[in-house]
Order: sequence, then C-alpha cells, then structure tokens
Amino acid sequence: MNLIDAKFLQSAQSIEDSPPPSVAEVAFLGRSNVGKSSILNSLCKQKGLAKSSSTPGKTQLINYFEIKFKTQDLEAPYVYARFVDLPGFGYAKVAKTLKAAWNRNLTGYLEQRVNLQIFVHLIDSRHPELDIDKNVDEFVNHIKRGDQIIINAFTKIDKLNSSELQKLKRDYPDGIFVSNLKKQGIIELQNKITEHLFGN
Ligand SMILES: Nc1nc2c(ncn2[C@@H]2O[C@H](COP(=O)(O)OP(=O)(O)OP(=O)(O)O)[C@@H](O)[C@H]2O)c(=O)[nH]1
Ligand SMILES: [Mg+2]
Repeated sequence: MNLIDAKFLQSAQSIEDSPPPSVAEVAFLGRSNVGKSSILNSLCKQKGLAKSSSTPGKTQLINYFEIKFKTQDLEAPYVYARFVDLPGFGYAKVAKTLKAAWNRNLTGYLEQRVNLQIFVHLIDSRHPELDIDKNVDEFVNHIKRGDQIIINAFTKIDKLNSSELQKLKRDYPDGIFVSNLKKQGIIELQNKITEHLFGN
C-alpha cells in the first residue's frame, strides 16, 4: 500500500473543536523535540507539512492531516486515514497554567477519541529509559482499548553507532527504528500502521 497524498485538515485545542470522528486516526506522541512532526513529514514525503523545529515546544495544538493510500484492490483503489501531530509531553518552558491545560487537552484526546486506532510513541533512541517515556508508556497501556495498538518508534538512530543500535534492537525487539535524517525505518513504520488499519 502506498501513501499517495497528505494534506493539512485543521488544528484543534481539544477534542471539542476537533473534526468529526469519521476516519481512523493515528496519533504521534512523545516528548517535546523527539521528532513527532518530522516523522509525520517523512511518512508523507513532504518536508514542511507538519511544522518542525529545533526549539522544543513547536507544536502547540492538535493538528489533523488527511492521508490517502492507494491499495492493490481495483474495486476499492483508495483508503483514507488521519495522522495527528500532537504537542510534546513535558515541555518545561511554558507557564504552569498553560502546561496544565495542554496536558488536560492532550490526555482528553488520547483517552476519549473513539476513532483513534494507533498510538505511535516516539522515543529518542539515545535515551530510551527516561522516566517521562515510562510514564507515557504506562498511561497509554492503561487507557488502550482492545481495538487500539501502540507502536514504539525509536527516533534519531543516525546519532547511534552500530553497536549501540544493535543493543537497542535487542532490548526492544518489537520496536521500529527510525531516522528522519537518513529516511530509515519509514516504510516499516508505514507498513505497521496500514497493517493495523487496513490489514494491508
Ligand atoms: N538527527 C536527527 N534529527 C532529527 C530527527 N528527527 C527530528 N530531528 C530534529 O529534531 C528536532 C525536533 O524535531 P520535531 O519534529 O520538531 O520534534 P517534535 O517532537 O515535533 O517537537 P515538538 O513539536 O516541540 O513537541 C528538529 O531539529 C529536527 O530536525 C532524526 O531522525 N535525526
Ligand atoms: Mg512537533
């Protein structure tokens, strides 16, 4: 299955001002600056689709993107999904009240969105054992419904040497290992996503 088109749909502050839950959604979540917006751009093969930045805290709203896939099935040649770019967890440099509101809106989305099918938890491959990621993992496992899956995607693997990468793969045999810089692991991630959504 090929991803053939992606476009920005809308931004929302919370689930209340989000688009109708009519299409399956894939949420990209994780620490601020881990590469959520970048991975969405890599999957969609469009550099500036989701705004990425070296300054943490770039993404401040729930951003919805409409994704079109081409299937092998002549009867149903196209299928659709939404990718959802989320603000990072644990971004320290915003005011406490704003941070609390963000977290409320974020967790509200993750907990209550009926059409959310996949949590893609992005983890910096150089720091796979951070408390914040353990908390995210625990939280998502706790709220996850039977129709949902979690994909652990380790980002920035271009920053590891080959023995570090081998060790990481041994430690996390179910992980996906990605570099947005070198475009590694992107097809594997896409396949894992479409397999759950459409059975490939
Ligand atoms: N070396 C390397 N840098 C990356 C990779 N992916 C993202 N980056 C860089 O990491 C920084 C943050 O990327 P973003 O995609 O904006 O991260 P984010 O998780 O969306 O951040 P917030 O929106 O602030 O939560 C940018 O400077 C990217 O260029 C990667 O695979 N390798
Ligand atoms: Mg972002």
